[in-house]
Amino acid sequence: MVAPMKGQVFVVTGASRGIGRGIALQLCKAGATVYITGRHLDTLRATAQEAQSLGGRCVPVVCDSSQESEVKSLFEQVDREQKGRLDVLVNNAYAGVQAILNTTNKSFWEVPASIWDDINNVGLRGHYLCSVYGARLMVPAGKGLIVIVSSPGGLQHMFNVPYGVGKAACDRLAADCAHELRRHGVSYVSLWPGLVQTEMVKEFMAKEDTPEDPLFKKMKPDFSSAESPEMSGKCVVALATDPNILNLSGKVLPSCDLARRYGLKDIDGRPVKDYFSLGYALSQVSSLGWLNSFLPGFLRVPKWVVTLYNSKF
Ligand SMILES: NC(=O)c1ccc[n+]([C@@H]2O[C@H](COP(=O)([O-])OP(=O)(O)OC[C@H]3O[C@@H](n4cnc5c(N)ncnc54)[C@H](O)[C@@H]3O)[C@@H](O)[C@H]2O)c1
Repeated sequence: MVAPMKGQVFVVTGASRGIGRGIALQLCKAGATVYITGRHLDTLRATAQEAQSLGGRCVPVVCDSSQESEVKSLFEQVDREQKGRLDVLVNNAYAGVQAILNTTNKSFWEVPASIWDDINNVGLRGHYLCSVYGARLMVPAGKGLIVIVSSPGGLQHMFNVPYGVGKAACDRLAADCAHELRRHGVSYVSLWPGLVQTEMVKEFMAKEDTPEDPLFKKMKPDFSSAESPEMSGKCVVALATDPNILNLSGKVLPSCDLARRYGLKDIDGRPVKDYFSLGYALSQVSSLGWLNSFLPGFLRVPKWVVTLYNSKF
């Protein structure tokens, strides 16, 4: 079996379930040594066991991303056990999904202000903490890659205000860290998965009282063709093995673009839904969605149009 990541050391935060778990599975399958984090050892151990059955080595580490002391101790452990080696850090931990699902269709002033911390304490501040301690291992080595798991919510309003602000900040974190890391040979990119069939999203879509929920109605047409959590893992493997990764540093990388760039398919052989296709874009912003079935898939919205559409000036 081919193991392109054998000997490489990864940290994936928040990997007991969801996208982090999918990334850990794909990395172990590619032969890597993967440190996975979360708050509960039992669920981490279950993921580690499954990941390791595919290949590589998976080390579960209890680490709450909101606690700097725990983040510091995680990277000290990697430093000690791997003799200073850290090839790739994936900033994925997220504590906000339930808060988002509980407050759909509410405006920001109608929900407790503490939702800001529910969403961004782990999902933004935690990523900054990990980036600081991760970079301290990568910079002396003169190489490395940091991937932050963000979302198209970084582009315009999605779900709620703290979500979109947090995602825009994740994208900016990648860009600004990349600026300072470039001269040290270290890359930092922002990964935008599409809608992903994680355990929590599946559970939400399967609930009996959900069909009346506006978020359910919005996600329903895309749910059956949504990405598997492992698809993000395939993207990370492709990025980690790209010899020209520094050229992409600082950029936002949608999974559908990476699928085209690296010729990736989802784990069951499905193509990755292209949410930059002209047909899909029309279906989201106007009543012209019916055109989707007539437009060829290769017609895409150019990124400069996306940039203009979201212009701040
Ligand atoms: N699910 C989607 O459709 C989707 C789409 C695009 C982007 N994303 C983004 O992907 C990221 C992961 O989302 P997900 O859907 O997999 O979420 P999830 O809730 O399914 O998984 C989050 C993971 O983070 C861990 N975690 C929670 N609090 C933690 C803490 N304090 N310290 C360490 N780990 C902690 C959880 O245990 C879990 O393993 C988020 O940034 C999300 O916005 C998700």
